[in-house]
Amino acid sequence: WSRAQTPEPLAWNGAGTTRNLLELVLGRCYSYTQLVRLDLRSKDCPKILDAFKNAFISKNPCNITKEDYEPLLDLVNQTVPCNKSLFWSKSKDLAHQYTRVQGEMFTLEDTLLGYLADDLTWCGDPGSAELNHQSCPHWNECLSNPGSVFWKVISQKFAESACGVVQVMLNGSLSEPFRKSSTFGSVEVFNLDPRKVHTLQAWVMHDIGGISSDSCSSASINELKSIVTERNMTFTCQNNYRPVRFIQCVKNPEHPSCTSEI
Ligand SMILES: Nc1nc2c(c(=O)[nH]1)N1CN2[C@@H]2O[C@H](COP(=O)(O)OP(=O)(O)OC[C@H]3O[C@@H]1[C@H](O)[C@@H]3O)[C@@H](O)[C@H]2O
Repeated sequence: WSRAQTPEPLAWNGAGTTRNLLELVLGRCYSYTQLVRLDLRSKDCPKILDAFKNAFISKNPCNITKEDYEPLLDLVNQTVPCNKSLFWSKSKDLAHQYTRVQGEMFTLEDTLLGYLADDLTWCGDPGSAELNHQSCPHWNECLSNPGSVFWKVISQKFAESACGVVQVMLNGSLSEPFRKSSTFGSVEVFNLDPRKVHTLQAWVMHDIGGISSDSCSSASINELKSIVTERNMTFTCQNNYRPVRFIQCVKNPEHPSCTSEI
């Protein structure tokens, strides 16, 4: 077969579009704007759903661009209060457990766009107005797939709009709590605006019962420190930030590190 004759791949390696995707996104939009963050209650959810759909429907799911999502971002355009942004890397569950209890801080999922899309999968097909429920490109097939581009675009916007003191939760139980290849390390830390953000506070959390080392002085964290200071922001680091430690200990109340040191 010549390339021109090779049929479009009928199947991708990744999971297909989440069932009832559009109903889920619309329902989450109403929940968020009417129950969770009343300051966004004027947002037009059917319009937001349309802008979300038009970003990828009938388009090649390996050729999605940032511009495809611009109409959606312009429609939502949410800002987070200063000193209230929480970034994370390899610590998604703990970060969300913390913001659910703490209430005032925002991870990306605590903003409307992150809330709409968390844990969902979506893609379309060129020449069809349908969602592809059979399969979608896995990120190792192509990086310009609808989900990867979405998270990269909104992660960048989330970082650009941060101000004051921002926090990042990192996983001290990994050999490299900070990796430049992560979304935090490649997109977010480089899109913080030093004219608005004066300090990045890192919380390096170790699993309860895991080896508790001084990750703040590790090479990996020092790499993050040099990036932050080179960008004219102050870097601080805490191992096992106490309020988050309390949350980890809820599940391990009898563990020695949950009875004495905290
Ligand atoms: N459901 C969410 N997914 C993602 C968020 C996010 O906030 N919610 N992301 C990225 N992201 C997707 O998660 C993995 C990497 O995670 P993982 O390897 O654990 O960590 P990353 O630093 O790559 O990404 C987390 C960082 O970027 C935003 C969020 O505001 C955090 O500060 C990869 O597929 C990203 O596209």
